[in-house]
Amino acid sequence: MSFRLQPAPPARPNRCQLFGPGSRPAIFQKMAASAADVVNLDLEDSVSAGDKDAARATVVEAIGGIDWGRKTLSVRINGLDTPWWHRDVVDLVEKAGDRLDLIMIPKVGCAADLYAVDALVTAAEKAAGRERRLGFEVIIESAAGIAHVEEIAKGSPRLQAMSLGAADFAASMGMQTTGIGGTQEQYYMLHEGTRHYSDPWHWAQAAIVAACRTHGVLPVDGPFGDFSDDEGFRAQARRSATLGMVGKWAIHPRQVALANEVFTPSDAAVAEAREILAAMEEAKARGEGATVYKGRLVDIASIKQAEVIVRQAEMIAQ
Ligand SMILES: CC(C)(COP(=O)(O)OP(=O)(O)OC[C@H]1O[C@@H](n2cnc3c(N)ncnc32)[C@H](O)[C@@H]1OP(=O)(O)O)[C@@H](O)C(=O)NCCC(=O)NCCSC(=O)C[C@H](O)C(=O)O
Ligand SMILES: [Mg+2]
Repeated sequence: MSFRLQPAPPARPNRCQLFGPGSRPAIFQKMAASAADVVNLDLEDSVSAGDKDAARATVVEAIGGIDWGRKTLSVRINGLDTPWWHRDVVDLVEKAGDRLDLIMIPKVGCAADLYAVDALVTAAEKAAGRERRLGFEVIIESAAGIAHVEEIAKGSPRLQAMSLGAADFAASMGMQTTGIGGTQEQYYMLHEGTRHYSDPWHWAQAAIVAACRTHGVLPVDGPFGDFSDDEGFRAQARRSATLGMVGKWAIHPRQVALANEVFTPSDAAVAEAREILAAMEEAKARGEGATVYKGRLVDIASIKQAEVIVRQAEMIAQ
């Protein structure tokens, strides 16, 4: 480990973030009753320009008016290039009450974007006498966002989570696709006449995970647009989990169980992790730093790997 220790991210489950348009209050109760760890009420791209003011008022009322249980409750505000975001922030801080946990800032392109929202939130919190400090989450969904991902990850002490927004990201990067996440037909290697599909989202996800892990932020995979494709969702989510992401968005309720399934360590994985820890305890008692478990090397690094899985399982069980 470097002299500078890796900070722990917020200790809360974030396996699934269920989104719903702020202009569609008929689904709010269903979102609250879902099995998602996080609910995101959206004021941004799922709300048309003419509905922005009404949606904001609806969301403000629903935050205090609905029993959201133990969920992390987040509202996605409009982007900093719009005329709506400052009113979103001020109304949420002044009128929504203390139940709101997070503000999600979309299309963040540099650390100064976070600085600007932090300054406004801080002033509004002081003016309103709000006792609970709001947290932030951001979406990396532009060329600038991914180019500046590390400075963004350390951009505000309020920052708790960072998601990859595949749709806007693809558009900003000029990618030739209208798909939101998942396999892209044209992205393959050809070997002896056979196509081997590759993952065009991989590099951005890996950059997000590294930035987040360096600065104690939760890395999250964003939307998978084709909500009729359960296996496609699972495959995307499994890649994200393997890379170190802690959860994934659901843009339809049927994706919630899929995300929870993938981002909850299986009983077998937890049992194996505990066995590795036990094997390493025995090795330590023998004065050894490495041993053999099921025919493979385990050593002190294996303890940290196993602890990741055990910690995830314990946090989810709480
Ligand atoms: C995608 C939808 C528009 C589909 O809605 P609908 O046509 O109503 O779906 P169904 O008829 O299949 O609904 C079945 C039942 O589930 C309820 N429902 C629907 N959606 C939700 C939801 N989000 N949460 C909870 N419950 C929901 C329906 O009411 C039905 O209930 P019942 O009648 O009792 O059986 C819709 O799902 C939707 O609006 N999804 C969210 C869209 C959204 O928020 N988009 C923004 C996030 S993605 C994004 O912004 C891209 C990103 O930024 C990037 O750049 O990548
Ligand atoms: Mg987007």
